[in-house]
Amino acid sequence: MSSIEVRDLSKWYGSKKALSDVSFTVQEGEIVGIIGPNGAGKTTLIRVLSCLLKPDSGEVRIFGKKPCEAKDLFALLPQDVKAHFYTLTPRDYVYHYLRMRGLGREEARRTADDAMKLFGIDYSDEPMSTLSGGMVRKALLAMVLSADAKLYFLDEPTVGLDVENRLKLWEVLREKAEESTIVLTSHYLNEISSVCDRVLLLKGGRVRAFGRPEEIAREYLSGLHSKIVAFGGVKLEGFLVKKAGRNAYIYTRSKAEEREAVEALEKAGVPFKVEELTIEDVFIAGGLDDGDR
Ligand SMILES: Nc1ncnc2c1ncn2[C@@H]1O[C@H](COP(=O)(O)OP(=O)(O)OP(=O)(O)O)[C@@H](O)[C@H]1O
Repeated sequence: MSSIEVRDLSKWYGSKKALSDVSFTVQEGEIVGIIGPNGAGKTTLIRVLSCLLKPDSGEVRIFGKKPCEAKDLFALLPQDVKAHFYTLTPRDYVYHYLRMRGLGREEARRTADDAMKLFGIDYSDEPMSTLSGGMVRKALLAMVLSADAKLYFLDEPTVGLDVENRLKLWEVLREKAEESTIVLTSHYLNEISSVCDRVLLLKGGRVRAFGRPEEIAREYLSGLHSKIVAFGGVKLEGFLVKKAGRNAYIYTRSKAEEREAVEALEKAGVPFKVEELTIEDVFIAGGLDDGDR
């Protein structure tokens, strides 16, 4: 059975259409990343899938049920989740969350201990009020992922996490996916691509692509050959150049153009590196700007 089935889903906020005829299916055991620019509809989609919002039209099924009838089967980390009970500790949070989900005292205690270990939370008995934003975020992630759910919705789980904790999370998610399905949103496109089996690309509330990240990159960037990262300022006429802070990305359309750019950079004495095109380049190089695709 598929974990999620969405058919022709549309959602309005007043006169603003946030989701437009969205259709897709997620299979059990998949990790699916929802990506897209700010305002694309990612959070709205997660909220509809997890019974926080009702669709205006279309069908949503979670393991064959309506989202609000499938609440026991999934666990949700909302984008704006906060630790409101400041005197409670990370261990308390996980414990009470699991109790609310129906676990007995002993099992909840044991599972909370395991979650503290799994996420390397060495501040498990300190009140939330004394923790940094990233430490709280990690504790809340540990809380949601400690649930014995068949499906996890994680809206921007990596916000506020340092690189070491992000990598740890990706590792935990890959393990979790052996017996559950995971749907998450993130703006770390290259990281999300390495952890997700498929990505759903939204823009303007519409599904622009759904597939393996490298396939999407290939489809959207078919007119491009490579990307050269120039570590320093450089003036190149006739190339597709995107500034990236102190660096610049030069997108070449052919091997010959790549050679030309490399020669120019060598001549100018600017260090550089030729890289493969990734899904991040779909956003940077403007592959999504073709309006009605
Ligand atoms: N409560 C709301 N009331 C009115 N409009 C809303 C509301 N929430 C979202 N929207 C609008 O719906 C659209 C989709 O918003 P959504 O939050 O789903 O995007 P997103 O892809 O999650 O964005 P981000 O990457 O910035 O988090 C946007 O145009 C937004 O302005």
